[in-house]
Amino acid sequence: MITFDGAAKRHPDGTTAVRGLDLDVPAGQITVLVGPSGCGKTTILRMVNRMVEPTAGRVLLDGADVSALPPAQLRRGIGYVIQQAGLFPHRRVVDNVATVPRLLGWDRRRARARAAELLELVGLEPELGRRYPAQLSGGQQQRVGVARALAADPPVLLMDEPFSAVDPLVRTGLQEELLRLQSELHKTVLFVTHDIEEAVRLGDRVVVLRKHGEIAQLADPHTLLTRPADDGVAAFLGRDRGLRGLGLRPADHIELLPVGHPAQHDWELALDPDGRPLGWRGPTGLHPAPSFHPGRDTLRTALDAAVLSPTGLALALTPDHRPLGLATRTAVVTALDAAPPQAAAPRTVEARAALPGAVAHASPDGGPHGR
Ligand SMILES: Nc1ncnc2c1ncn2[C@@H]1O[C@H](COP(=O)(O)OP(=O)(O)OP(=O)(O)O)[C@@H](O)[C@H]1O
Repeated sequence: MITFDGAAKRHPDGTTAVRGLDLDVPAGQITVLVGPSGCGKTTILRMVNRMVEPTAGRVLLDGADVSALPPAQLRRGIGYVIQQAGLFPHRRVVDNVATVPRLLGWDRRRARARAAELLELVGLEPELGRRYPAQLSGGQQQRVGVARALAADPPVLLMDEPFSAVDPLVRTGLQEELLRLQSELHKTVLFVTHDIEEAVRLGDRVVVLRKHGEIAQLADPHTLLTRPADDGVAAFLGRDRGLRGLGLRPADHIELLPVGHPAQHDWELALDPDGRPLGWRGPTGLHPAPSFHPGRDTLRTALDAAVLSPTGLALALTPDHRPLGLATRTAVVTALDAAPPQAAAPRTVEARAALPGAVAHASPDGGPHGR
């Protein structure tokens, strides 16, 4: 656990970067610091590895004051990932990743073997290890940055806007990858971003900061989106936070209508010989049937499917892509109240896979609902 105990930073020119932060960062979780530019996020992060020394208060790592540890020793237990990866341009990728193991005195062979293992862990082809950083895409470079930070298997990972220099699609992929890694590695992660979308996606807990590193709210993503502490936090979260909240809840507990229900009106669900949907057949021909997987997708995906469907009905599918039932838009939104608060959306690939496939809510009266 990382503890900020009244940690403050005042620069010699009189600028107060952080006024006095009290915060516990629990072990094994992702804690995200989010807030406007200049609110002190990077300063807070760097107080942990002593790249910034507090001018008042303390930072403790598992109860030990970091100021008592020699920086080099401290940093061996702390991975650090920054924007644009910060790789050494003249070293091959594999040697970039092997940097810390080499510093720890490992021989070249063992360090390279470890580097190869890590490149695989972050989803990079082994051949890329022979290239130089400039020969990789931005997203690949970020993966190398993560691999390098993980090389010595540090319990703590500091990540400072690590994905902000890549395009949105690559960024989503990297976020997924981080969640997958975290589900295996359970590091204590302190992650800085100015992007609230990224914060609610990645954080087990999100710390919304305002000027001088003051905490405006500390909450899990769902609570943050549904119950912002004040108007300032609500404004920072943006206008469509309700919709984004749908994106944090699993698409289960939706009351489904059976296929063939009168709500389909003149539309018929066309199936292939294997019983998999081909689309909605209506007066104007065959149209796509937007669908969702109850155990895998979020309520936002289900609502999107219902909005885009020519019938206004989202098609719920079993894990093997067979029709399970139909969800009206109202049923999707109603499920937001039905979903228990602890049933956060599946946040990792593994968690998704582990969830039962067809878990739509069955009504107690055995009515026309999915099973
Ligand atoms: N060396 C310095 N001397 C004076 N002021 C500084 C110094 N370094 C940072 N600051 C100020 O401290 C405040 C916090 O900076 P910090 O980099 O922690 O903010 P941030 O939230 O990470 O910002 P951003 O999102 O823009 O990266 C800012 O007002 C900044 O101008």
